[in-house]
Amino acid sequence: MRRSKCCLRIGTRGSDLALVQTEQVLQILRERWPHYTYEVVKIKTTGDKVRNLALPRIGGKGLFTKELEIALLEGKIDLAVHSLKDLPTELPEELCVGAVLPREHPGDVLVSLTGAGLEDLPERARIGTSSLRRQAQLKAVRPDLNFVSLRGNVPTRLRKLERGECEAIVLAWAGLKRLGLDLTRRMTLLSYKVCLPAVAQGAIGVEIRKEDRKLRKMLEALDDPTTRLEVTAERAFLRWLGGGCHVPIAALARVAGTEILLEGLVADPEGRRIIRGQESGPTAYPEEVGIRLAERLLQEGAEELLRG
Ligand SMILES: NCc1[nH]cc(CCC(=O)O)c1CC(=O)O
Repeated sequence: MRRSKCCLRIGTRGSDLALVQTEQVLQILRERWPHYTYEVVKIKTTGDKVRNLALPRIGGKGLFTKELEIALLEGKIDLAVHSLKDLPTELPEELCVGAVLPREHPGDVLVSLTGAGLEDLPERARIGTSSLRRQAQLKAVRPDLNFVSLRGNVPTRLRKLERGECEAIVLAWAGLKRLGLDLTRRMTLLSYKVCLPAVAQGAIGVEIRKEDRKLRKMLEALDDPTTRLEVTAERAFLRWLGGGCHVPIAALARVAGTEILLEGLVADPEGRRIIRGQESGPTAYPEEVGIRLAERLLQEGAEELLRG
């Protein structure tokens, strides 16, 4: 199916957060290329359809992105907007990340009805999250905590908290911010020492076909260089570890001048072992920094955690 000359079809999931993120991309495109028309195409992904199972049970990568990539490959859409943390580090050969938008604060927040921080939560409090990364790191600090699987989009998870299904939930700050949910009195930002973010958390990625040269050129204007460097190092780290969704992996890169600093960890889901380290290197070689840290952590015990 060929697109008409000046219409761009933008694929997105149908969740509130995905639509807000897509609107963010659209706003920039409309400002830069007002003579184009834009069509938003909502696409249901496996992760949207299978909502009653914890993600590791569904397994596989690209639960929230595969159908969007198929639509790109079939020419049904021209761009796919993703939360970059949901996009697998290995893309189909014909596709690429054409732009990453300026990153929101990548941290995780603890949301509770009382605003209690992690240290204030009652003994054996129930924490709602399906993320093994969040579970492992919080258990390392509070081994008494209980974790209840919490699927669904951000508003759904907040409703489960309000219904008393748990004492607190953990969400990405970026999702709350983009949805305009001001939970100031009910949330505490978790320090990176306590909870290192998911790879590329807080970043929005726009995926396109590599052959679409004109669109690749257009998207250069949307691409944020600092975010691009950070997520490139973080995604190289994750790719080199070969981690699936069954092993908690976290990483965060920061650019300081001409240096990129990367911190990363691999943990066991119970938080009893956390292999953690840092690497730095020139911003000219962000992938190498990610690979170097992955290699080091593998040798320091992460290999055992990953291969089970
Ligand atoms: N599939 C979950 C998902 N994917 C992206 C975000 C938050 C937005 C981001 O990280 O950019 C979330 C929700 C969460 O982790 O709280």
